[in-house]
Amino acid sequence: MSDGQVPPPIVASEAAFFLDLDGTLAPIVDDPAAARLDPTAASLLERLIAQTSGALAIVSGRSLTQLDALLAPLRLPLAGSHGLELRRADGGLFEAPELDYDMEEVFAQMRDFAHARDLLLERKPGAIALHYRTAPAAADASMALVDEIASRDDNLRALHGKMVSEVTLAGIDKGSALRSFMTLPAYRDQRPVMVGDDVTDEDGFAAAQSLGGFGLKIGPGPSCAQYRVATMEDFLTWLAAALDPAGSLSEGS
Ligand SMILES: O=P(O)(O)OC[C@H]1O[C@H](O[C@H]2O[C@H](CO)[C@@H](O)[C@H](O)[C@H]2O)[C@H](O)[C@@H](O)[C@@H]1O
Repeated sequence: MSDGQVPPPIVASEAAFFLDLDGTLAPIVDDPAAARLDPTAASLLERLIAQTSGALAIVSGRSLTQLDALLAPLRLPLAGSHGLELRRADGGLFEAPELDYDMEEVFAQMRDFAHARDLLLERKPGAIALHYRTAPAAADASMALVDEIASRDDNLRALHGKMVSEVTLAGIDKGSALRSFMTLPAYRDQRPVMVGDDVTDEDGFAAAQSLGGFGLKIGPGPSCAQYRVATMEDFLTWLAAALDPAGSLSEGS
């Protein structure tokens, strides 16, 4: 469990960074379509690509299409849809695992539920997300529905994030995504650092730590991450220091 310690200073060029998006690089907002990359995060990402020689990836519950739109004009290595869609720096896709499950019936049931309660339903590759940020009274029923659907079949998994509950395909997660990237030459000799703010990042924290790196949790809540900071801004400040270990930029030179 995380003991709340702030991570020690590190040198960015020695790490491979795996960064969650919502709540880590983009502030949380009511409408998922209105989320925008934090401007400081955007400029730090550009420096991170250069200093790590490309050893980074955005690891998100969002689809690749959504991630590209949010990160434009940057085109980064991505793990989208909670690890189902993996794209390398050269634009090539990792071979997707054999996870055959027809989500149509699940979608129809969740659509009817969402419609009756005026909830936002988001369909992504291998996942269907029910959002209740603007209707918190529907949280318990939404979680119960997703748990019930996922319990019907071993191919399905329930994932409860920040005011969102998702039915996803079982067998893939942010941890498996991180492990796949760490087999690539650009990442292999680097120390993996996974940063995220949500329950859905826990598999990534565990994978980074089992490979000799660490997890960094943003905000409160139980976590297996070794380190923690209170806010996204605290994380960005720490990241800026890792990108400038000599402190030359902050001295105004
Ligand atoms: O893994 P992440 O990059 O953190 O993606 C997790 C989910 O993010 C989005 O939902 C979350 O952010 C929204 C915008 O701030 C917010 O309205 C919502 O309540 C959050 O749960 C995205 O819409 C989901 O598809 C992702 O799974």
